[in-house]
Amino acid sequence: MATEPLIEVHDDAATLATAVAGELLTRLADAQSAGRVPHVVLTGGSIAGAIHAEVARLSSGTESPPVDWTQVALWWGDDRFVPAASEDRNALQARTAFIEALAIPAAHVHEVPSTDDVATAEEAAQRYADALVEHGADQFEVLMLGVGPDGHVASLFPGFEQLDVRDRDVAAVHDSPKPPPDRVTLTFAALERARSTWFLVSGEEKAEAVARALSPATTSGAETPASVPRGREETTWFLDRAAASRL
Ligand SMILES: O=C(O)[C@H](O)[C@@H](O)[C@H](O)[C@H](O)COP(=O)(O)O
Repeated sequence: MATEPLIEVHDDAATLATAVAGELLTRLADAQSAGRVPHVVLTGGSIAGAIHAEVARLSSGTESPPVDWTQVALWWGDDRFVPAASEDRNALQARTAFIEALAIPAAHVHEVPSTDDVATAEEAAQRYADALVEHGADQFEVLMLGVGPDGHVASLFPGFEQLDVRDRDVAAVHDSPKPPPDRVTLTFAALERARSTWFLVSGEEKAEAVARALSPATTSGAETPASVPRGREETTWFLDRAAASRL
């Protein structure tokens, strides 16, 4: 059952990042207590970077619930189809920010194939779709999504053909309006398989997209892709004051 969005507003990007990181640790610990190996979908972008740094910081302290990082599987909602060592890679950003520090086993870190692995974004998409099946990622514990000023999530951009893909979990993207141009993204078919879907948004330049995505009058996912994904048990928009300023 798709859930109605909840909205949580924090003072600024820093307090937002701390709150989301803390909530993530709680969810992972809870899932593990319930006997699940949580599959988490990470996102790229600036607020994601701040959250990842907070995950590393809070995990090294004693106040957060203990998470067994050998029993967490990581995925990405999208990545850029560039060399694995490129600073444009969302996976590299997360690896440097927390994955290496927490020694998460490589076998549980499911990066989107890069140009080092395959020749085309289409092949990367196919391989990523196969990996989802192979590793039993039929339900995500937490799906995190950044939102662009145009209302995109993952690499699902307004008006792009990938928005209509329903028969595949992963799609290649070319000519992305946000550089770099070649990308690989989960489709709405995969993004609807999360228990908890979290939108992570900071900054005034996102305020209009946030308002559009949350407006009951918005019926077109083609114009505002962020209006579409809903968690099965929970959908939460984590905003800072600036991003919430048009609500
Ligand atoms: O790879 C990407 O570019 C992202 O996954 C993308 O969907 C991002 O999350 C938003 O564009 C928000 O990014 P910012 O937080 O940097 O604005």
